Amino acid sequence: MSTLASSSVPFESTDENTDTQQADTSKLGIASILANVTEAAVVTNLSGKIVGYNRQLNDVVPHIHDAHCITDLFTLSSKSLNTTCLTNIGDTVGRRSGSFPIQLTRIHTGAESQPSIPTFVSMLRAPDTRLPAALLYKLDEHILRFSMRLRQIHIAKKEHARYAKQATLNAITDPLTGLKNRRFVQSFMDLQWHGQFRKGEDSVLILFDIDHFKQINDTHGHPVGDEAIKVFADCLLSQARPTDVVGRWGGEEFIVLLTNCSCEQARVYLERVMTHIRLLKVPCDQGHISMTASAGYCAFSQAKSVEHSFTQADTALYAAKSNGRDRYKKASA
Ligand SMILES: Nc1nc2c(ncn2[C@@H]2O[C@H](COP(=O)(O)OP(=O)(O)OP(=O)(O)O)[C@@H](O)[C@H]2O)c(=O)[nH]1
Repeated sequence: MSTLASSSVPFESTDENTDTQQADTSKLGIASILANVTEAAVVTNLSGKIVGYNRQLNDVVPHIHDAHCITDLFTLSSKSLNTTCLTNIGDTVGRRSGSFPIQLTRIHTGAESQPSIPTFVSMLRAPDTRLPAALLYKLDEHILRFSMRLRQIHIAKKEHARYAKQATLNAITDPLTGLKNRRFVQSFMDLQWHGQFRKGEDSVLILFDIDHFKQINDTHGHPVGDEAIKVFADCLLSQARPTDVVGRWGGEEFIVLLTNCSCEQARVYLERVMTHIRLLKVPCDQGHISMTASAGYCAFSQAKSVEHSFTQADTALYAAKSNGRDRYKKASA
């Protein structure tokens, strides 16, 4: 057996658990033990905490210094590592790693005379049945590679799920404001239209349009215009209920669908939101600018279809604009 004394990683005893079995083990010199094991190996204490590993493991697992790599491999270890537990770990890890059952060997201590290091190492190769003071996991290179592969697959799957979630979110979100986009609102309104009558509910569709928005752009520039749109969007959202849908229809036009809502309740929302809009402040070079908006609304129960309710609300919005802006108007029946 080759002696690899210089290639072991120094034993670090950081565990608060100072039971005698562990002390006996450290006396044996885990670094020496590891140096005499030609396979990749890692030693844990009885709590499953890693107290040493050898350089061969380093070669097999390139990211050995990432503690998680190691601990992830042993997430199956238990705090009470008795024989049954060991067997379970071996079985489970064996199953996880396909055809390579993990070798778990218990290091003997507590005997009258401590075995010599070579004897000790040979004991590692021939599992004994005596009480463990520490555990030496001799890891087959294939197992390690497999475990690393599992880990990579796991990370890749998580990444993929994250990207998929982000892509779904992007597909329904307006990038400037973070509000729902037109596509989402359209689908939502269709669903709501078909669902609400069965439930005996009503919804109210509101169209908002920022007043004289072109002037904001022309006077203060597009970035300030963009900021005004964002501030406005936040305001609409903050005044709505979680069950309502607030979306950007395009440009400086917004749509809000108040679900399970009557026209009277919609008026309460509109009063509140219009007051908040008048108080908004958008920073610009000269200090800040204020804005107002106009709105038109229509209850689904007033309309023949989603499209019809939209046209009705749009006509009401136009009337609000024509009547002086900074106001809301209900669609005529
Ligand atoms: N900054 C900025 N401007 C936008 C955006 N989308 C549309 N606009 C601008 O919004 C302005 C809308 O102007 P108009 O449709 O004439 O309406 P208005 O000036 O708000 O006037 P009224 O609606 O009649 O009160 C146009 O100048 C568009 O270029 C955007 O994402 N950011």
